[in-house]
Amino acid sequence: MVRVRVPATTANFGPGFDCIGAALGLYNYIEMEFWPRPVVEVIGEGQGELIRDESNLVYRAATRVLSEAGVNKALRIKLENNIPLARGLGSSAACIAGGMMAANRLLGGPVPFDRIINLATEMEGHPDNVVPALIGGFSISILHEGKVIYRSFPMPDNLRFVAAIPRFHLETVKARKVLPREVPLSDAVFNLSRSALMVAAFCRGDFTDIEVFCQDKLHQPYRSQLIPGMEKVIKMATQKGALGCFLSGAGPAVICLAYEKQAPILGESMVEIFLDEGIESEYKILTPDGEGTIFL
Ligand SMILES: Nc1ncnc2c1ncn2[C@@H]1O[C@H](COP(=O)(O)OP(=O)(O)OP(=O)(O)O)[C@@H](O)[C@H]1O
Ligand SMILES: N[C@@H](CCO)C(=O)O
Repeated sequence: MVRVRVPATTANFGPGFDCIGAALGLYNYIEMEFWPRPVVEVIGEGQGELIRDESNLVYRAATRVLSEAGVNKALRIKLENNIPLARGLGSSAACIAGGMMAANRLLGGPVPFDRIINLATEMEGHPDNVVPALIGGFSISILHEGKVIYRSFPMPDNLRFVAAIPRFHLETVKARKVLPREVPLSDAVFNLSRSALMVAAFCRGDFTDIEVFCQDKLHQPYRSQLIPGMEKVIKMATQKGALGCFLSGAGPAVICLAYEKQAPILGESMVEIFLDEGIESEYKILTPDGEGTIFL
């Protein structure tokens, strides 16, 4: 039997739409073994709600790796979920990364890691969650001529991600439908300049002006119609001393970057502002994850 731990992730990281992401210290656990018939058990997030047959996302990800290796066998999969579903914290990427890594280990590791990165990106549709879910850290990734090219580096231990997580689900598919097909050149320049400076900030560990580097014009303005309070939460967190603040992935969670001491007050304020807009939420203070998917 194989057991893996796979982290939550925050994609986009402000301006890095579909290419920047980071792994967070909030984990799902997946147990997997060959079994005479398909079995899926779920504990925690999604219990009583998630599909428990071969169409479960973890099962499908595992099957993708089995078929890559030419194996056709049934699995028993047990999921212990802590990552909330469809909130912008990479729950689907965790299923795909964890399911693929567990299946590959079960087979004795025939599929090379870079092939898994490609298969996972294909299944998720973009690399910005699956890459940090697999390798940890702060990562930049692109799909170039069918191959994922990525770089990842560690984040400072004292950095905290304060995530205000609304109670409602927002499926990524729905949150992508509101995005325009084309954007003004000035908005593209706005984002690419900030993305470049964001990467420089993490490379050098120098967060001066990072509040500015967290800004975005490619997805947040369009998605705000789906997330009441999002813009106010982002504005307030920045005014209250967060290092920077952005929509996490496709939302609805909003994340601010902070140091440990400020984190609880920022979390409480974010929850209050969401509530003023009629949105119930909870906050979690998350550490950076530097390991990605690991075997236990
Ligand atoms: N543990 C799980 N087991 C099976 N399926 C899951 C699990 N977690 C998430 N999913 C599937 O993934 C869907 C959520 O994926 P979606 O991409 O919409 O959001 P997300 O990954 O949580 O957020 P984001 O991509 O914005 O970070 C769920 O509706 C469910 O179908
Ligand atoms: N880059 C993706 C992340 C969510 O899966 C998006 O914003 O749609």
